[in-house]
Formats: sequence, C-alpha cells, structure tokens
Amino acid sequence: MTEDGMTGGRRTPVRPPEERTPGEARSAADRDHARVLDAMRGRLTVSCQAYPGEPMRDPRTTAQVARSVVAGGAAAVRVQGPEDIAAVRAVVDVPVVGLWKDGADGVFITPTLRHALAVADAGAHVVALDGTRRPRPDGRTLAETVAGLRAAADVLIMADCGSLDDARAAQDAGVDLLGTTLGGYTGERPRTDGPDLELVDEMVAACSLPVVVEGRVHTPAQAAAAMARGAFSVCVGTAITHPTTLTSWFVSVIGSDQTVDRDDRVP
Ligand SMILES: CC(=O)N[C@H](C=O)[C@@H](O)[C@H](O)[C@H](O)COP(=O)(O)O
Repeated sequence: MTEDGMTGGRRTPVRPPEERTPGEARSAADRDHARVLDAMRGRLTVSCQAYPGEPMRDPRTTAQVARSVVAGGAAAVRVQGPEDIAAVRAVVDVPVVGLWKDGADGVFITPTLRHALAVADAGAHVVALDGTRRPRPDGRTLAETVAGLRAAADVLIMADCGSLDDARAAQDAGVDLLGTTLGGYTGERPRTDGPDLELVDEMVAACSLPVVVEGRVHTPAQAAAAMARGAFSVCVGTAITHPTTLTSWFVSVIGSDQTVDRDDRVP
C-alpha cells in the first residue's frame, strides 16, 4: 500500500482477503476507489506508452518517463502492458491506469478477461479496457468481462469508448469510468485533429459516470477546453511522452535530415 493508502489490483491488499469479512473487504475497496477517483478528479493523467519495436519500449524506460511526468504534476499515469504497469507501480505513488494492447486492429485494448485480470494482477488501480460494442475475441460481452474482473480484483474499470452509444452501453455494463479514447478509431466518429469535443459534450450530457477525455489532446488549450466541457480528467499521451511523433511534427514543417547538406552538419 502506498503512503496515501491506495491499493491496486490484487498485488497490494489492505489485509489478505481471506482474513477479511465480506463487509470489511467491500468497504476497504470502496475507500481505495474513492481515493483513486479523488486523486484524478479535475486533473491531468499522462499516458506513458511506447509502441512495439520502438527504442523506448522497455519497462525501465516507461518507469522513468512515469516518474518524470509525475514530477511535472501528472495526477495519474496510463501504462500499457503488465511488465510496464508493475515497473511503474514500483516507482510512483499516483493512480496507475493500466491496459494491455494485443494487436493493433479491431478490439485490441485489453481485449479479453484474461488480459484484464493480468492488468489488475500487475497492480493497476484502474483497468482500462475496450469499451466498444464490437464482438470481443473471447466471446464475452463487456458486462461479462466487467463481472469476471470484479469477481477477482478490487479495481476500478474504465471503458475506452468510440461513440456515445458505446458509452451508454458501457455504463449499463457496470464500468466506473468512461473514456473518449477510441473516438475516431472505430469508424463511428470522424478522426478530429484535436480531441473530439462533440463526443465529450454528448457523453457528459448523457452519462452519469466520470468522463476521461483522451485522444489527440495535443495542447494545453485543448486540455483546458476539455475540462471546461465537464471532463473528469484529461489524459494526454503523444504530446507529452512520444518523442518520435513530436519530432515528426516539427520535421513536417522544417524538413527532414535528407534536406540538409550533410557536409554542413555539426559533427
Ligand atoms: C487509440 C489508441 O490506441 N489509444 C491508445 C490508448 O491507450 C494510445 O495509443 C494513446 O496514446 C492514448 O490513448 C493517448 O492518446 P494520445 O496519444 O492521442 O494523446
């Protein structure tokens, strides 16, 4: 347990579950969940992820990036993969939103109950999973996945949604938080340049659960706009933690190495 009393997944129970009465276990989990939500409410979450094959794809690097963003004021971090989640949990005291990407098409964000249990077991306080209405690889519905996860782990559950219909269905399935994460990636919504603020408005108006605005938040002004529209938290990834993409934004207007006369380069 961290100093502020937060626990996550099945790694850090307040007391061994077998020693707790059902009532004690429930109220301890409720307290932990409230602390996690209080820490995130109205604040910035930073996604610390590298993609397969990239130089930064290493749990030690992810942990250092996570420490760096927490030093800058991030209230929570979002981390991909059980190894990275465990590495980050060991070095930060803020809530960890965990996910496990498997593949890159269709349902790939924590796509099955097995993936969700592994994310919880790695120590995530919040398990983020695909919250769309698409068929899932293991044949379970989102509601069945949520129920299976709740039966095994005291975690909060975030549904990464691609549309208002997804968000409504995810809320009915029993998740705790809704994310706009997949807006623009499932074919139901256009991929806006910045965050899909129209989707934010729709979800905030129609859903009672906290809405995390995530996806293409590239500037502080966009983050502020999302908060002003009722976001519970704003999650920024690429614009803070993905130097390859950030570099390409500058290169796209200045020109790449190929345009420089190599003899003029500083050794
Ligand atoms: C669609 C998808 O796979 N989103 C992923 C979810 O974890 C990540 O690749 C994003 O980086 C993350 O959502 C943060 O978004 P952005 O990097 O745009 O700030």
